[in-house]
Amino acid sequence: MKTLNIAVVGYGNIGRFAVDAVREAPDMKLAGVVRRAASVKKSVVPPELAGVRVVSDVDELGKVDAAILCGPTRSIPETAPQYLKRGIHTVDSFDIHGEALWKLRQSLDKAGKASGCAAVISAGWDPGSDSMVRTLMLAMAPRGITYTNFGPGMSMGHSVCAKSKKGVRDALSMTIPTGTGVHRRMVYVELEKGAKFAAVEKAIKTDDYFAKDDTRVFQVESVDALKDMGHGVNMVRKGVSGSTHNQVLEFNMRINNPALTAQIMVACARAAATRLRPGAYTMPEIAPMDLLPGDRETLVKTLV
Ligand SMILES: NC(=O)C1=CN([C@@H]2O[C@H](COP(=O)(O)OP(=O)(O)OC[C@H]3O[C@@H](n4cnc5c(N)ncnc54)[C@H](OP(=O)(O)O)[C@@H]3O)[C@@H](O)[C@H]2O)C=CC1
Ligand SMILES: N[C@@H](CCCC(=O)C(=O)O)C(=O)O
Repeated sequence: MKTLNIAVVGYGNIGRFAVDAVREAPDMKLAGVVRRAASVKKSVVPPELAGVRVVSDVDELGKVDAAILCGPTRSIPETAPQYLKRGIHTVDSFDIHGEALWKLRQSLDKAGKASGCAAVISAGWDPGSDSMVRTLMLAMAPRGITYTNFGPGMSMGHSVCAKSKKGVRDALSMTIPTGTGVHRRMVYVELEKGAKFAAVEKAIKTDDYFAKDDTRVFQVESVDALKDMGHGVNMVRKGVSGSTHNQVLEFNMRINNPALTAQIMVACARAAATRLRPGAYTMPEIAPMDLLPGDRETLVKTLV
């Protein structure tokens, strides 16, 4: 089995768990961690990164097969092409569904084909593995309705978005399921000195991440005191197979959000570096076995 050299880009919640998942993978080696220059400059290296190369430019790491991009979703359209043009396969967990996701796939498809690389986009659990489950459910019961009910739990994407607003020191966005795929967003913010709560509240509620949902924003003394990165999903489809009604399909999980997201990204890095032709892919476009290490014939004998 070839050993893949993997770079983890961005050392936040997902980045930390990506380092862990790469270290545990039988076919991967951690080439290093790429951080923003300001984060590299800070003299304190986290103890778990002792002996790991931490750089601000991926070129300093030598040969890298794939980069796991763990920065904020909104940084991905700008970051991913920089890796693809260097001949490095990419994986991101871009989580703005719909048109924005499709546009990212279009642009990275071009960039990947130009440099002979694969880019797996929106590889987390939603979008990501849930998208694969929704696809499978649709094949199993082509007519019907699927409800994706999240949580309750911490949405990393919504928390990152709230944290990016001017005057916010830290933020936690909890996703509360209210049934039939509808959610309430409970957002807890810790403010910088002098920041105006009303302005922060407006900036959050009008952002595309929140604008379509019932969003309630609360000022708190300490976000850390509230934080729990557990999350989960309940997906239900009730539909029709052939002309037979009442087929009920269900998928449930309760998870540590960044640990699962990172593990899925690592599996997609394997597919990008060993199986996929140049271009951009979302997870339902990838054969599930391409996510696994090991030889195809053995997997067919043992898994199918
Ligand atoms: N598809 C899915 O299912 C999921 C997707 N996600 C996505 O993962 C993204 C990352 O989440 P999470 O790890 O919690 O985020 P964090 O804020 O904890 O980490 C992001 C890291 O990216 C780096 N970074 C690069 N550019 C910026 C910037 N402009 N502002 C701030 N940080 C920057 C920083 O690392 P450094 O200082 O080392 O450079 C930072 O620590 C989310 O935006 C979310 O959309 C998350 C969970 C599930
Ligand atoms: N993209 C989410 C994971 C899926 C859950 C979700 O979309 C939500 O809680 O709103 C996240 O960033 O945590």
